[in-house]
Amino acid sequence: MTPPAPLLSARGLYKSFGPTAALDDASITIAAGELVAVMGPSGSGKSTLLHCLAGITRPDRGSIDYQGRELTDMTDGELSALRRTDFGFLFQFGQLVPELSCLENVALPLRLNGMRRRAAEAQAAEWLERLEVADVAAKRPGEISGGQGQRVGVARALITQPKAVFADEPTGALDSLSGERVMKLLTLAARETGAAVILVTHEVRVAAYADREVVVRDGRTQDLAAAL
Ligand SMILES: Nc1ncnc2c1ncn2[C@@H]1O[C@H](COP(=O)(O)OP(=O)(O)OP(=O)(O)O)[C@@H](O)[C@H]1O
Repeated sequence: MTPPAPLLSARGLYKSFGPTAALDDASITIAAGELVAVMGPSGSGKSTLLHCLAGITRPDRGSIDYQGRELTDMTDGELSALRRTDFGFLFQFGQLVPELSCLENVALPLRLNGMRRRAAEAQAAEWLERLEVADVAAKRPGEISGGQGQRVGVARALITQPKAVFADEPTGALDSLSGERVMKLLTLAARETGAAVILVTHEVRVAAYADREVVVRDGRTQDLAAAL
């Protein structure tokens, strides 16, 4: 069987913050639609790797190929356009805009891509329904629970039908039952839309939802499947 074409492929990434080498020859390849868990000790470079792959942080050295385009050669404007159209993001504390309702939060990525309010909010309502949080549509993020907030976050991350979703400890602030529910809904929705998911987590139970695990140690990656 021929392996699926890579969606995102990073080779030989180095990134230092002052004297700290956060990435020290890290490499990773993610196929379209694949769910990859990035694990490893605290401070090993997981978030830095995720941020490099997502075009948020520029590595000092190395290459990142996204569908034939070299991320490290792109301008800041090109990177931010790519993040808006092709990528979705989900973080530990949801990072919803506190002044907006949950419906407006979910509609936001479509609005930023130029869609009219009515059309964007109609889609947002469908996504809230799919993530089982239609009842919080009119509420602000401060008025809902952490688990509901993460589901709203999943809806917002997937509404643009991104090719890749970058998730950094998405269940880290939740109790295990809510975390499990969020993971189930995230994986289901990602499978339906064909999005790849790159997920940083400490939790083995969360990583169990992934197709593959990559371990980062001292800024270096070890692909468990490749090591077998
Ligand atoms: N903006 C920054 N400025 C200075 N040092 C940083 C910065 N970002 C990361 N680092 C350092 O780089 C190293 C890797 O950090 P990173 O956040 O990538 O690790 P991590 O594996 O995600 O950690 P954790 O699991 O604790 O979130 C750490 O030593 C961290 O202190």
